[in-house]
Amino acid sequence: MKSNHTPETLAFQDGKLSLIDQTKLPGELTTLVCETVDQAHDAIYRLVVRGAPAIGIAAAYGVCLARNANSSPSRQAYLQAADHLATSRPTAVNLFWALDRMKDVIEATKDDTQLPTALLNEAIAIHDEDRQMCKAMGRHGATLLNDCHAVLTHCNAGGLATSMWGTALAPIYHLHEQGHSIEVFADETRPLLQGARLTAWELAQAGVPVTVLTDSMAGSLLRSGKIGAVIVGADRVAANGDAANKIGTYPLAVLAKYHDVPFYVVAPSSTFDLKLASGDLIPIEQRPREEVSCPHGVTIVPEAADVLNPAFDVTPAELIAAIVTEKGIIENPNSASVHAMIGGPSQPTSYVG
Ligand SMILES: CSC[C@H]1O[C@H](OP(=O)(O)O)[C@H](O)[C@@H]1O
Repeated sequence: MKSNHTPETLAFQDGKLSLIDQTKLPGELTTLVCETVDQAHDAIYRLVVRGAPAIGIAAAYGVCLARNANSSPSRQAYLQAADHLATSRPTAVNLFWALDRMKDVIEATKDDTQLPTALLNEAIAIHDEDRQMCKAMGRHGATLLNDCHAVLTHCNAGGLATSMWGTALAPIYHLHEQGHSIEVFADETRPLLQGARLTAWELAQAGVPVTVLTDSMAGSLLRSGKIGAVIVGADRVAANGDAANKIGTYPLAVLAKYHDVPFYVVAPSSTFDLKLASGDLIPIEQRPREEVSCPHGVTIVPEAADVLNPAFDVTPAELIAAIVTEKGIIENPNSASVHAMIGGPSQPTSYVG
């Protein structure tokens, strides 16, 4: 895929981490620069950078920022940086997968003076591997959509959620580049509107036809017969194929099943947590009340009312037609097919936040 399909979501240069500030899109394309571990932690928590793979890459570079506090930080300082970054958000396993890799490098690097270079090289490797994984998911996912001219997606699982190109949107970019006519219907995705603000923005930038709908419209759109497939990302996939993704994904899967529309999840192997037997064990982030009750500073819920704001829900494997990974496609995901594709001793430590 052409490199200009989506902007580089993040970059690390001269000891600083630069992030597209996704809280400002679509109105402003601005960059937020992090020079400290705390600033990186805050950027992940506030969703300046978000999306499971992008969070992992940002956290890996975030560990490297410990050097700005002390030109020769001890291994303990780097380990403390990794532990602090692990508290930023609990659901996307890529965060912990990336931090585990950074901790492994600290463990393996016996000479403290080599730590800054070894850690930066690992963060760069994580970043580069993600680019390749996104491209591979684009190729594999496109084979499922060859006869499809309209898909429905939820939240943002595009270039802004990864290094570039995305997970769920990577097949769309791949097909678009091949001249295949495909349009995307994007759920706005309340409460933080990643679909309206981010998915619509990046698809429009790439010249892919996109239509935003409110989340409540998805059922009638699926009933209309216009949608050939639902395709979404994931934040953590359990060993049996259950997938955690942005809140509102599970009801979309139920609707897709009812209307006999294939429901696809696209996720790299770095998003699988084989230590969790099922999606019931995936920690679901609970976010602040204000994101629902007072969007953009406008109070829409009376103080006396309580508010629910889980950031994710879990879609059971039996509602998922296939999980597209960089290694290939897991049809009808279950414990056996997931292990066959993803299994192997070097799996991320499971984190139940
Ligand atoms: C390619 S992972 C994208 C995934 O992450 C999003 O959550 P958030 O915006 O809160 O980081 C959403 O679940 C997307 O599907």
